[in-house]
Amino acid sequence: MTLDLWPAPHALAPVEVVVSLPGSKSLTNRALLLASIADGPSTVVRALRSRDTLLMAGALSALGSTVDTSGTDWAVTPGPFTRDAQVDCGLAGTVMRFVPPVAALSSGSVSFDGDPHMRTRPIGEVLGALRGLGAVIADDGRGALPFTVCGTGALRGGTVTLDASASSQFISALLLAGARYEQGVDVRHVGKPVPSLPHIDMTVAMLREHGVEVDDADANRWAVAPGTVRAVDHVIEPDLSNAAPFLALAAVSGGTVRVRDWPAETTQAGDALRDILQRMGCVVVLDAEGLTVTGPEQLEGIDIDLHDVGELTPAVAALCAVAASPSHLRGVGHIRHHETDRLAALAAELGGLGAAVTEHPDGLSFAPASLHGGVFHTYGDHRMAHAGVIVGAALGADETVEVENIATTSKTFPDFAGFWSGLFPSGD
Ligand SMILES: O=C(O)C1=C[C@@H](OP(=O)(O)O)[C@@H](O)[C@H](O)C1
Ligand SMILES: C=C(OP(=O)(O)O)C(=O)O
Repeated sequence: MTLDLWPAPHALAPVEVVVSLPGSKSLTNRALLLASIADGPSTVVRALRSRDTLLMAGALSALGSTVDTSGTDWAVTPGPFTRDAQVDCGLAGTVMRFVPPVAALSSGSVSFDGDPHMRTRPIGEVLGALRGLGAVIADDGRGALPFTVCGTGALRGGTVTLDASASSQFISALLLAGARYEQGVDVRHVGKPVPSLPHIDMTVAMLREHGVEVDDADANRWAVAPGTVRAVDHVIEPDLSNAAPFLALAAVSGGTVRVRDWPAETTQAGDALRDILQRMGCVVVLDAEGLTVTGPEQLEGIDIDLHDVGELTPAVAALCAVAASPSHLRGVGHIRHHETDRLAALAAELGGLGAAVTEHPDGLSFAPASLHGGVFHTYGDHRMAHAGVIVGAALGADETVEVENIATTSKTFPDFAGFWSGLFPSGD
């Protein structure tokens, strides 16, 4: 089989750029979903146009909403949800987890499937919870895609207990639709700690913006009162997690990268990059101009628990691989269930470029090493591609990282390769 390889540009001099980044996947997909169960039409302003968000728009349209994705701002007119439908989840966790609880409100039968790897990503706890709330779901008992939500036009709702230690999206999914259930929803988590809690905070904050009453006063319990989801226009912030490779470019080149429109306050997990990069030796300034990161002469390693911000692991791991002192990334066993087993993939691919990386059950550790060029496989994972281009930028002119299937970045970023190449002086 011929591999589709893309030579990552080198940062042979400090990179000095100002960038405006596309919108947040997590905010866009929540906004679209809430708009489609709201009490009137609304607009998602500066929606992210990427594979995951177009899949979400497609899913909600299949259910019966009208989602106009032709412009920069996407207009959504809610339901009615009366038809049988097929939903393609692609590789989007937010589509596979967030849409079935809405499909349970439909009077049609809604079948779900996705990319081959999506059939291995966990969803069983959500299906079990929905059944506990009154839904009828047909599946083959594996707790995975494909399955069909056999809607009856309404759902009882009530109290449900599940184990969300594999993904915070299990909780967000039930909360997002919960106000439309007859009794609302009272979700309790039992098990190891829930990862990615900032994403649940994002869900709760957005529900409240829609006038939904949410009680999250106690740990591991979230209660959504039954009621109307008010139509609200959301303005989508830039995707702060996708800012990681761009800010990393400053870190590895000793240059300065500014991301415009970085929000002063946000629920996005990617905001943690400010602290992470500072701890690795960068100078980080957040002001009215945006977030400005200046890389150090020597990048330091970091010892950090990324449980809350697991999706930053690939980019941070790439930085650790080229850092001048040891690193330990902890608390991210759950990212083995992301677009690929990210711990195994990062250990294999960074190790293949010469990184002194050790894989642990819940993380990665690194010793300083001199890296070389080579093929960097991405396993259909946009953030693996980000890790590859970061190392590629850090290498000298005679060593090149060839990133396999760079187009996989389209999951959350339109034309990433073109945008990334444009940051380097022509000729590289
Ligand atoms: O709710 C969301 O928008 C997300 C939650 C997180 O998922 P996990 O809790 O599965 O890590 C995150 O990693 C993912 O990229 C987006
Ligand atoms: C885990 C991620 O995606 P998903 O929404 O598909 O879970 C991610 O984008 O890092």
